[in-house]
Amino acid sequence: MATGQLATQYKAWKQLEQLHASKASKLVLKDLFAADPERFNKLSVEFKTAKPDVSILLDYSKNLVDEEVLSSLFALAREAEVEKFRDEMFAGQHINTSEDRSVLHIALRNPPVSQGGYDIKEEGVNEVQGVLNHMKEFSESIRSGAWKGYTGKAIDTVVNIGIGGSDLGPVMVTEALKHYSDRKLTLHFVSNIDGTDMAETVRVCNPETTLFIVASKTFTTQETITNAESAKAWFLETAKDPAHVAKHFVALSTNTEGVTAFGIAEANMFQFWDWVGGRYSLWSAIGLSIAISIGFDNFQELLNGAHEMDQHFKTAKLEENLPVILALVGVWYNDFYGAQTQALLPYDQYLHKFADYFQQGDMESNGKTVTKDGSRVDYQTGPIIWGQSGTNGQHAFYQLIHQGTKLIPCDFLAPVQTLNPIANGKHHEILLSNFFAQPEALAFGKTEAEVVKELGAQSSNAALVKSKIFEGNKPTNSIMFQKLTPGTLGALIALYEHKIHVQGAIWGINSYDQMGVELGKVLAKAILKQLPSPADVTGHDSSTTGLIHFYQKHRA
Ligand SMILES: O=P(O)(O)OC[C@H]1O[C@H](O)[C@@H](O)[C@@H](O)[C@@H]1O
Repeated sequence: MATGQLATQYKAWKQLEQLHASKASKLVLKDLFAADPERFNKLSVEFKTAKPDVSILLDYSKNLVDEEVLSSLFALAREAEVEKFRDEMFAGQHINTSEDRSVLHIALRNPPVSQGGYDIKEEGVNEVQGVLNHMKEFSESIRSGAWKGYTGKAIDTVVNIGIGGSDLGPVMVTEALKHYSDRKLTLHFVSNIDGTDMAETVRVCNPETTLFIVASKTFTTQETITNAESAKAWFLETAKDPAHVAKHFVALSTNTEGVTAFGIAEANMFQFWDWVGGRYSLWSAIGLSIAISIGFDNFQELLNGAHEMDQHFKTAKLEENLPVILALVGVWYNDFYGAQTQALLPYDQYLHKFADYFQQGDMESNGKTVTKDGSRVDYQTGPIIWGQSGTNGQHAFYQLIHQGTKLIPCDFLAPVQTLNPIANGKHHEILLSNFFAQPEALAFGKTEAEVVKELGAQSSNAALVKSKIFEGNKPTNSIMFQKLTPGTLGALIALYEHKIHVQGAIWGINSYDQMGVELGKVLAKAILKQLPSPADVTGHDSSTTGLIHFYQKHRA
């Protein structure tokens, strides 16, 4: 089992430090491309499946790397035993050491050996297909209108109540695959404890035709349970009889007791298991709202696409392995160039929640300061993930990427084919011309001489000339996929999941726990009890006490 060694101890890490010191200033994209006309061919790799629609090209040639840097990065992956650690995950070993759990979201996309998939001995793995069958049957009955509400009407509105991993995946995927929904059902997602979220949602719902999906792995999350209770109260205001709850509330959880205590019958519960991490759970029962939205066959395609990427990750050699390549170039900037962030920029409106989703996926996984054996790291771990869909981002924050003082590695993603070729494909060609132009501009910039030439007579204004120079040499990955199908999306998500896994392995951290979300929760619970009276407010610093007292004084 990977022990959690400090990454700085690796020979290859030291080599990379030296390489950065000796040649970072010489890694100039303009020169690297001029010196090697084959650079694109050498530094791009295609992921293909039997389905022509499900294929991904990764062009990583516009990175500040040469052969020497790349071979040291791959040496680092080998020294950190990335392959061994990957195989341990696929074998069901307890790589989530702090919680002593296996990490088996990969088994959800290829159910275990008794059902034709992986040979993993872990409680629950033999039930994966059974839950999928339940999801199929249930989602079909909602979609067909066979499932009736308490007054005999079909369901036309679905409200998923969940937060974090029990919200972000379903939100991102239902948005991304909206094209595949028949749009007969309206979907809402309530996550925030702020009563506004629930109030504004139920305002447009009819209790007779609304289904609430209570999604919570633990079924103890304060926000979700409170929201679910409020939804139930709202429902019962009209429905009156608690027996009607069974037709309007289902639960997705690992906690049968919690679900039944809430008043949802076990028959209306969709099970998953503690070896599915919250932020890796959209493939499990947590994906029920996705199956309802796009139909079970499309949900299955999503799983299949992810499985194809799992197979690629498992079998492709490191030098051709997309998740490994993305991870290694990310480590190069994060740990040797001091880059703090990583932008995800999909040129596909359907992917407008992709960066939000991987904010949790990446930052909750790799936002750690101690290695698996408890040593404090002496290097940077997970990057800040951010971004939004192109071209909107161009008109918002790209200025800073192009001409600001920070180094921001960017992943650009785009489909070859659009799902909406309106105006004879004109929109898509404009979109893609931007997708091609931005990485080019970031890489090659604009020199002073070019600006002077362009400005003509005005070039005597030196300050104006300086303001129009683009230094360039900003690194990017370009990812082109054939078309945003369910399978492609599954593969793309799995690509980034495995990237996170590889980086976590190199940094020696546990990517699969999330202790950092606990402290705030505990403090909030203690403060909640003190809110009724100023006399109860004890044990805080003057700022926190002052703020609570201010609230108590001014509340109505
Ligand atoms: O599904 P649950 O149990 O309600 O947890 C919701 C979220 O809670 C916390 O923020 C973390 O543990 C997340 O990883 C999790 O996704």
